Amino acid sequence: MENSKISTRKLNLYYGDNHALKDVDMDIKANAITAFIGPSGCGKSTFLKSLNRMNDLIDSVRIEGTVSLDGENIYDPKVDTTLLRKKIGMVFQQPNPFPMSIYDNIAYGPRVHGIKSKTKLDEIVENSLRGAAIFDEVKDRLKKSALGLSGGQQQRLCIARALAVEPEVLLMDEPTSALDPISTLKVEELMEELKKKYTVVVVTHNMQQAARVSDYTAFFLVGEVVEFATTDNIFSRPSDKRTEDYITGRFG
Ligand SMILES: Nc1ncnc2c1ncn2[C@@H]1O[C@H](COP(=O)(O)OP(=O)(O)OP(=O)(O)O)[C@@H](O)[C@H]1O
Repeated sequence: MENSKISTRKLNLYYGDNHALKDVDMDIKANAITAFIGPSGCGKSTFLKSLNRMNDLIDSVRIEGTVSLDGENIYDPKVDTTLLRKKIGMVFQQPNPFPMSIYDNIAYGPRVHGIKSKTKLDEIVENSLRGAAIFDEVKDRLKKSALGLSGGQQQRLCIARALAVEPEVLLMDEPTSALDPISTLKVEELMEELKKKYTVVVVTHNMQQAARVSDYTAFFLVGEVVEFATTDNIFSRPSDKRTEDYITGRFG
């Protein structure tokens, strides 16, 4: 596909004997939101994590096939996974701020990557918090613990933390499932804003959310991608009966 940021070809992943991803071919477009939907255990999170090699951390995992970022295979043994994960950041289901100040949460990544100047760090912290639409809420308490924030604020802080290392892609694994409806709306609005600069990929159990925010949707079923198309087509004109059954609530 023209303009794809990430492409997978014949991606197969095994957890021991469990064949969790089967021949997944996908082209994920830059500056768009791509959503993964499907019933529990169908491989959405596994696929998401394979896009920045988070599965490498699990001993039983075996992977075949390719995942390329801007045409370069990320599974090439020469790839530095720390740099890869700087380019492809991740936000998890449960907000997971570090037990330190709001400022230090954001400055952590840039410091690891060698930035020491206070002026530069101040600038990164402010820009990242602004980018995650939380700066105004926290600007007077940057030195206070991040653990004192509400769940919705913590999740936006985690998004800000991911932005602080200037990623190109943001992977989000059910980023709003632990949030109330108002915080969910804020994160969804933020995603719309983020796609102007980043490529966003989101796993969601909430089909309304996929329909509301994403440009493309992939429907997964037992490790396979049954259908991948524009969100409009998936929700209005699914071409596979199984997609139609799922989005109309007949199973899953
Ligand atoms: N760390 C792991 N070790 C072994 N098997 C795993 C691991 N993580 C996932 N699996 C298995 O891989 C398959 C796909 O799981 P995965 O979490 O990717 O599905 P999912 O679609 O994201 O599910 P959910 O919607 O419930 O989060 C399941 O059979 C699951 O049991």
